[in-house]
Amino acid sequence: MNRILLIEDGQMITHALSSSISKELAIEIDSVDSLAEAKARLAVNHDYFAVLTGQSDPDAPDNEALDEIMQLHIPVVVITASFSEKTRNELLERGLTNYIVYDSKHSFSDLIHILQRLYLNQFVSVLVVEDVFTDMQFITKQLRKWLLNVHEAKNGIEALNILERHPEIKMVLANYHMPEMNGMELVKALREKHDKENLAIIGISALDEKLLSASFIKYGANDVLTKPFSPEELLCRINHNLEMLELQTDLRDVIYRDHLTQLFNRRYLFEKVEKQFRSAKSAGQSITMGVMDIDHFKRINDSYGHHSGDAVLQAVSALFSQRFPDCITFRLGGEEFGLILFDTPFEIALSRIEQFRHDLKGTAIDLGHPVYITASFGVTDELTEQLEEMLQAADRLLYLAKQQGRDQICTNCE
Ligand SMILES: Nc1nc2c(ncn2[C@@H]2O[C@H](COP(=O)(O)OP(=O)(O)OP(=O)(O)O)[C@@H](O)[C@H]2O)c(=O)[nH]1
Repeated sequence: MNRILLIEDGQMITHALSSSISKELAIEIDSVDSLAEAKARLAVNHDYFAVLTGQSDPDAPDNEALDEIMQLHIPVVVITASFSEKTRNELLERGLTNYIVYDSKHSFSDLIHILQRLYLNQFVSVLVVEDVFTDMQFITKQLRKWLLNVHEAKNGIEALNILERHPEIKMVLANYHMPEMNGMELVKALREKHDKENLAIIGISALDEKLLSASFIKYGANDVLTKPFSPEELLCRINHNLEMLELQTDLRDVIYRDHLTQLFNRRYLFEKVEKQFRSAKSAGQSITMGVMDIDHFKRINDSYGHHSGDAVLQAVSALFSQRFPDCITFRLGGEEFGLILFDTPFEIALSRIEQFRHDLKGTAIDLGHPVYITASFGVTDELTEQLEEMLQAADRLLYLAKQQGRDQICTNCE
């Protein structure tokens, strides 16, 4: 879902907001005049992930329509001109996802933040580990209102099983008191496999258990929540921790991915794959290293310009990672790429690379007109002490393939 529905009730600044929001978030916004009209639109169009309105008056004539909209489980964010405890309680009791008090220059960035979070949450899975039924209900209801995909476990053992089956889970909220395996034991078990940058853990303890909060942090939780907590507090912590994870991912991408093609870079190879290389070797697994270089790439730049050359590099990379999703694919620089296949018999690795060479040659790359390219390959499965030596061996074979006429594969078995 990728659109926002704005209910324009004439009492607020929503109209001006609409264009600013769509500019800021690159998300489409449609507007309607009333809640009743919104209800009708939502019934036929399922592209909306959020409804934004200024209409929150419990005595409004089409108040029922707002309740019916909320039954569709689409988050409703209300913009209100002022904050009071009464307004806040009324809004939350009615089940609205959030409210924005639009009274300062920060209000717009708060609103953008909320809408952006809702959009991203559609793709985020979290796990709640809690054995108290009412607490589980309270937490999961809040999280679902925020469009998070929620999994539930009643104890640590169940939680570990769910995580095994759902590696896409990004965050775990774990209560301390649980049968079979308590929250602390769960944190310890999770940190054996998942580091803080990839899986956020929020420990939950009670107000009189200050020491537990400290222990949660010591054993590797990213954060702690103390019961009882308000919906706002819960969501603030969750958002904060998800944002930290996303920042870490962005940072890793900047460091370890090639900017043009989004493939891994040389640095990733030597900092991250070296370890995997050593453990695969000691486990007796086969390892295939391949390098590929586009033939006469300079001619593409010379004939169509550097920009078109970049487009060719991107098209080749897209096909490369699409054909080898289970392997490590990387760009070594310029028009040279590489891949590593772990635990794959050499004949199979070779026939996959040969199929790729053949398909690449037959693929029309669209530069406004079709352009065809070929590539040469060096492939080896001869294990070396270091990963770098294996890469150098593949590179020598690639050089041979170029010398022998290009558009071919040279291997260490010839
Ligand atoms: N568009 C574009 N060109 C690049 C990039 N990196 C390197 N190049 C160009 O790639 C070309 C490589 O040329 P050469 O090393 O002579 O190799 P080639 O023309 O592919 O010939 P062979 O490898 O011998 O088949 C040079 O013109 C570089 O400027 C890049 O990121 N984008």
